[in-house]
Amino acid sequence: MAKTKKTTVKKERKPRFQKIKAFFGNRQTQTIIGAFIVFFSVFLLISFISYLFSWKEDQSQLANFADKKTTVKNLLGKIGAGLSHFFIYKSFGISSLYLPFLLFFSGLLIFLKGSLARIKNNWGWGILGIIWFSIAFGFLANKSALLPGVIGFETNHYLQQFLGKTGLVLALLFLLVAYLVVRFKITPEKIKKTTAATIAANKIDKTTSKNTDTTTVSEPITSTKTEEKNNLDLKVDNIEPIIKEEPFTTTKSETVEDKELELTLTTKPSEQTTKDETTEDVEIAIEQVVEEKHVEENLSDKIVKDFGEFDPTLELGSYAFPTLNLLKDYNETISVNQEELEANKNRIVETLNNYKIGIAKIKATVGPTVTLYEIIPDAGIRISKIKNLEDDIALSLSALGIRIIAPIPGKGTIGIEVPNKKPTMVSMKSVISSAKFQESEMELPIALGKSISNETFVVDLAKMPHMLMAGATGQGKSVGLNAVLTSLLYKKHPAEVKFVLVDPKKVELTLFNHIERHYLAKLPDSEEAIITDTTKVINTLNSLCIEMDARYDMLKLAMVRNIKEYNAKFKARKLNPENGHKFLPYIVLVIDEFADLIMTAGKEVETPIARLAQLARAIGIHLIVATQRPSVNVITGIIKANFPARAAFRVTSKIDSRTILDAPGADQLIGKGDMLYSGGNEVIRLQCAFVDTPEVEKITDFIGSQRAYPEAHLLPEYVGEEVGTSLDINISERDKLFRDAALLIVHAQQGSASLLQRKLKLGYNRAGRLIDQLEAAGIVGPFEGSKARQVLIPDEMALNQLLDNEGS
Ligand SMILES: Nc1ncnc2c1ncn2[C@@H]1O[C@H](COP(=O)(O)OP(=O)(O)OP(=O)(O)O)[C@@H](O)[C@H]1O
Repeated sequence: MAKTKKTTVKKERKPRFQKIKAFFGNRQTQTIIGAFIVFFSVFLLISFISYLFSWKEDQSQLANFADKKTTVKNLLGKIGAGLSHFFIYKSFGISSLYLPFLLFFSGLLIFLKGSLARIKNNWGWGILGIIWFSIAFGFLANKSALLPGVIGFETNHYLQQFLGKTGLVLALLFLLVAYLVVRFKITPEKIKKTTAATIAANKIDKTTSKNTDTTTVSEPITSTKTEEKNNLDLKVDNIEPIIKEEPFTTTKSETVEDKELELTLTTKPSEQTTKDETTEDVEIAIEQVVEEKHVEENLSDKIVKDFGEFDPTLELGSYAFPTLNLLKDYNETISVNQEELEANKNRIVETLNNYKIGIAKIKATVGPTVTLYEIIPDAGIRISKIKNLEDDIALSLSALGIRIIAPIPGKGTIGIEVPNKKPTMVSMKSVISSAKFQESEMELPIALGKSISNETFVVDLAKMPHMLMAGATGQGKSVGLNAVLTSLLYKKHPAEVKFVLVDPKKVELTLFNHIERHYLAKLPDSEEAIITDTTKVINTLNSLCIEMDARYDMLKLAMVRNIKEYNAKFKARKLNPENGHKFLPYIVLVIDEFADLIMTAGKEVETPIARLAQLARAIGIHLIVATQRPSVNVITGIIKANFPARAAFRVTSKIDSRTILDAPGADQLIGKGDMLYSGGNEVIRLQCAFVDTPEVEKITDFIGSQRAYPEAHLLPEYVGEEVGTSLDINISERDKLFRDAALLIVHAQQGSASLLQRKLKLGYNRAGRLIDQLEAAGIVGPFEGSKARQVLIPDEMALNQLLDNEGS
């Protein structure tokens, strides 16, 4: 109903031009015109052919065209003879024979609702071809009247006057070559391929050696089963021009589409036409509506069709990923030492038997550093009993690093991990080259190492979404961080990921300076991209918070929920860069020695890190925080809660292990990259991949030597407090009780918040703020974990002096 209303309104207002447009846009009109052209082309072809045989006789009759008495020999009568005479004799000669073909295919395309562009294209090229042949015949057969036609003959004559015979031949040949190159995209390489393919095809099928080009090409395609792929590819390339030349193949596919379209369109209009003869226009209007909708829906698709999807890597299009040979081979093949296995098994069985624990079955899996013995105890044995025997088993095996997993989740067995006497190193090369890593479809794949069953362990940092790494000094943390960064370098283009590196030790991550302009992000005003200074860390973290907020705004504007959807939409050109949209690279923030940072900057780093950890997952900022000391004042509850992925290298105490993993075990590792990884619930033992400093250097040199962006990726500017006063809280903003608190602290010579809480009867937060202000004023020293802060002012007099100086 609504539709008919709409159409009547349209009908009244339709101007003349629109009426004409609507008339030709009508499918019925188009079908009739198409059919007419097809039949007319056949008419023309027959008359042309007939004219070739009867032109001499008919020519004289044409002078008396209107005379009833005159007859012509042309099969299609006077009109046939007249048209043929006009096109063949007076115009382009025998080349005009191509005209009926052009008409036929155009008519067919209109009939089947093919694309207008194709028709235009065919005519453009067709007419050029006709003119060329007509001139060429004028040159080669200028004695014949029929071959070149008047236009060919005259043009040839005219051109010869200017270019001479040789010049004309050269010009014609040049035009021929240009035509072939532009129309059929024929290049010397293609010709080479074609000849190579033909030779290959001839070899394959000796019996059809005398066939035409097309058959030699099509035959081998059917016999693909036995032949090499390479040859085939060549052949497919090879027939490309042939396909283009014959519109049959293309029109076929279009007819299928058109038929589908027609089905949806014709159902309603056809009903209407039978009901009411005057509803022809309604039919037109409906078709217009459909067409408009079609255009609207596919606007971005159209841009994608014209320009392709947005490719963020295009700016560094020539960038080459690091090659595998930059990594070192450590010849790591796990050798199963049968004797060792047997001995360990016997000892386990013996020890358990001593405690009256019978074993039904035992199975060993040899990993790179440890062997897992899986035990199925006799029925009725309590698991806790075996777990309690951990130390006894360790003693009987006289080995460090025994870990008992009772039961192994999802297996119903009890696992005893026993270190191998000769551990095998897991090289970075072996994990990077593994199919699991290479073929992974993850957003930010990280090959951490190998599991106990010697499988490469690959995790997605984007899914983690943040990782906490802990381990005592010298246990493999820095190597672990390098393994993480190396994995990303091998998988991600510089346009897709950026690193923000914080290295208070100043030496661990220096090598990554080489790839500053490829992969690193930094603050606009900083010289070095790798951050070693506490104040800069604070500014960078706050800047990342600004970036996070800005990205959330962009996501909101784009009406998507996360960076993956956002980038997909941007690539599909559905987001306009003029509205501030841009491709968003992932940002990976790596902080080494987090404890050191917390010690020196306290809350100032904790707050932005907690914010980032809580919110940044959806917008592609991921944190990797490494620390030597996983104590509770470093890894606070809020940080821990937002870092579900934890990697623990060997730590010194059970408490540390609990802090990092919420489970014991990390204290029993054997070091050198032996680690436990917890992705949320299950704890997995891994051997971290080893990547040495020279290897990292080679990789960063390889990347660094390539063309780079003009500068490192710039983070938004953050105007923080200046160096030295970063902790400074404005004097005017100080608490009213600041002076009292300062006096109290100086008298007691003990910088603790709880003292202030007790003596001044304050809440925890206010006392904490006061301590921060006292620290900023230089009255107490920095936070020192569980110890009270050092008081830097010896007595009241010195305090008064300090505060008076401050005031002036
Ligand atoms: N995955 C590994 N495989 C084999 N050996 C390793 C592995 N990881 C570390 N090692 C060995 O341990 C040494 C110390 O490693 P690394 O420098 O990573 O320790 P760290 O925990 O970072 O120490 P620190 O905290 O003092 O920097 C390395 O030089 C190497 O010999």
